Amino acid sequence: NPYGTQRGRKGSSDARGPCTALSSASSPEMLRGKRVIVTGASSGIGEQMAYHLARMGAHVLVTARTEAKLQKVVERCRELGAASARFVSGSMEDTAFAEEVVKEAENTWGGLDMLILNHIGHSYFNYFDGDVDHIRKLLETNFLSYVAMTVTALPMLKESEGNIVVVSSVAGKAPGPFAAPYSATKFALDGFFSSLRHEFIIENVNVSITLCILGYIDTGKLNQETLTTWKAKIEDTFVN
Ligand SMILES: NC(=O)C1=CN([C@@H]2O[C@H](COP(=O)(O)OP(=O)(O)OC[C@H]3O[C@@H](n4cnc5c(N)ncnc54)[C@H](OP(=O)(O)O)[C@@H]3O)[C@@H](O)[C@H]2O)C=CC1
Ligand SMILES: C[C@H](CCC(=O)O)[C@H]1CC[C@H]2[C@@H]3C(=O)C[C@@H]4C[C@H](O)CC[C@]4(C)[C@H]3CC[C@]12C
Repeated sequence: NPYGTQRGRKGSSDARGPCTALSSASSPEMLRGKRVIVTGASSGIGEQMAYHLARMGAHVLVTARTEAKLQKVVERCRELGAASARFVSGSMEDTAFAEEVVKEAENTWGGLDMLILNHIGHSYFNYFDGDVDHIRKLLETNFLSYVAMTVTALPMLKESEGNIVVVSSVAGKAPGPFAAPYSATKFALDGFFSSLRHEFIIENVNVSITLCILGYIDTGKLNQETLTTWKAKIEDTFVN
């Protein structure tokens, strides 16, 4: 999994997946006591990142829509050794909620060291069906909420010389068929955050921005129907 990170000042670059990077990028001790928000943490990759952070003794604030799942994630984080663990539930379709999550971190911790943006809204993996409203809604969830959280968190991240981690996909670097809405939102992330990284370098802002480019990862929860449809489409079109 290619993984690039760069600080606002001329600094480090790296090549790893998000969980590997969290557990071995440097000493796990480096995350002890750090204050971290993880979005989309009720399942899949976000949930696992929360557990990695907990094992390393970080303070974690997890968010997603499903309160019952978040409660379990928080309990598990505490068992694994998190310095503290809490959740805020709500939908990232609404940028006001995105800002609320960051404010919760500010009110609780008085600062923030790492913002991990990972959530995605539901999409389909098939021929583009012409539904413009779906794209608008998906951009709100997968892109605009990431921007809103970054804007709200930036004063705290500048203060702590912290980190922004943006979870993206191969679909956000190399477009393929049957993923037009999803792919568009992931390309938007690259355009925005890679441009912002340049600005941080110019202005000596010491906040790193890491874009994680992931290939397919079976998280167990995967929407099999979605993946089966996508694979069948690829085979029908390019193999048969
Ligand atoms: N798994 C894979 O193969 C790959 C994943 N990725 C990327 O990794 C990241 C995580 O993916 P993965 O773990 O597979 O996905 P999951 O579907 O397992 O997790 C998505 C998370 O987002 C939350 N979520 C969904 N809709 C909303 C919403 N409207 N508002 C707030 N939260 C929401 C879900 O919780 P809830 O439903 O409770 O809200 C869940 O916690 C994504 O950015 C994805 O693009 C990239 C490439 C490959
Ligand atoms: C189906 C998953 C989202 C859950 C949902 O309910 O919508 C997708 C999340 C990540 C996707 C994969 C990905 O990002 C990498 C590939 C990109 C290609 O363009 C399409 C195939 C992918 C394996 C893609 C498949 C769907 C997801 C797993």
